[in-house]
Amino acid sequence: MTPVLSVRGLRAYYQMRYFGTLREVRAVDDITLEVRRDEIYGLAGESSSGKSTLIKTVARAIRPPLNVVGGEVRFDFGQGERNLYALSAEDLAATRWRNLSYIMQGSMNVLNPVRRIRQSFIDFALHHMALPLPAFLQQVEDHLAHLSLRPAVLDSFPHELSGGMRQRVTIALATVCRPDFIIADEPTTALDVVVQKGVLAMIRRLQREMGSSVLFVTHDMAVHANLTDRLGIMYAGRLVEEAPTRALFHRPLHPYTAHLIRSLPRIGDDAPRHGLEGRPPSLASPPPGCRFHPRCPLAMPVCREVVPPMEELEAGHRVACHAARQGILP
Ligand SMILES: Nc1ncnc2c1ncn2[C@@H]1O[C@H](COP(=O)(O)OP(=O)(O)OP(=O)(O)O)[C@@H](O)[C@H]1O
Repeated sequence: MTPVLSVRGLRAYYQMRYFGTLREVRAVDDITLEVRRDEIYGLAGESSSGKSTLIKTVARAIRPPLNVVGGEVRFDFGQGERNLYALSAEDLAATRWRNLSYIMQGSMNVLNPVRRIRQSFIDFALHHMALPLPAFLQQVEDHLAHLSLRPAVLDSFPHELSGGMRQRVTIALATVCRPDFIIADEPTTALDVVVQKGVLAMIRRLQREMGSSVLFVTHDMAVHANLTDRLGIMYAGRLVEEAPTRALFHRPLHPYTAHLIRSLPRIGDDAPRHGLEGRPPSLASPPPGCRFHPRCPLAMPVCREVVPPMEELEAGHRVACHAARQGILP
């Protein structure tokens, strides 16, 4: 079955000119991945690893100084694969919300603070539904009720709702057109754990019911363990490992993934947790070879010189690591 999203060799750099000299931040550097129909694909990695830049690029929601300098983003919503960056402005606008929808980090970015919630639904979704206004509003109310939200929220202003409620409303807004593909950028990071659990359950239920695909970004590995079907790990602008989530937690092949998993708290385990030495590299001048080598406990001379290729070492399990290629596990 063809994937819904195919990202091939994607490079997206922040390009800034100072007095005629180009400074580039290589935030997304040669990433290849696919997201299938009816799956939740998670993207993990510490702060500044390029997760947000990747999904902005995948959604074609970029503006200078961020530019795509190589590779492709292709979507197949059932009518054949199309290069997202080759779409006309009209085709892109028609695709948004209906086929491709985006749940952002802060719900206030999408809900207009000075208008009632109803107006945000009308502004964003009405013209994609090809319905007269009363039928559209009925459909919105049905969708809210299905998500256990009272229709009265439509009369509220965003500031009158709690953070968790606002995020639920944002998710309702992003899914009212039943999109094929949903991009979610840290949608629950600002919420407390109990509210977070409810919102995650809501995303999971919607995804299952609609059979859509979700690209879900968070640095929180515990969320990935509970929500995602497959997981990609980013480090310093590159994808370093990808596998079904269960396999990845059970047997990580990359030392950076092993570190992320080991740093998760476990009930009854009082052993002290050790952080990694050093910091992630500057993406304006990343180290040669494997970008993780300055912090890697398994680093070998080859790691300092040669970029490890992303290879499928086990069925459905890809990793970019010289040690893993030699059978050395973290
Ligand atoms: N507007 C910008 N101009 C220049 N560099 C930027 C800009 N936005 C982000 N960057 C840089 O791009 C790199 C990747 O950032 P990005 O926000 O994609 O990472 P992230 O993994 O999503 O981090 P976080 O979890 O903190 O959001 C970082 O080095 C960051 O400093």
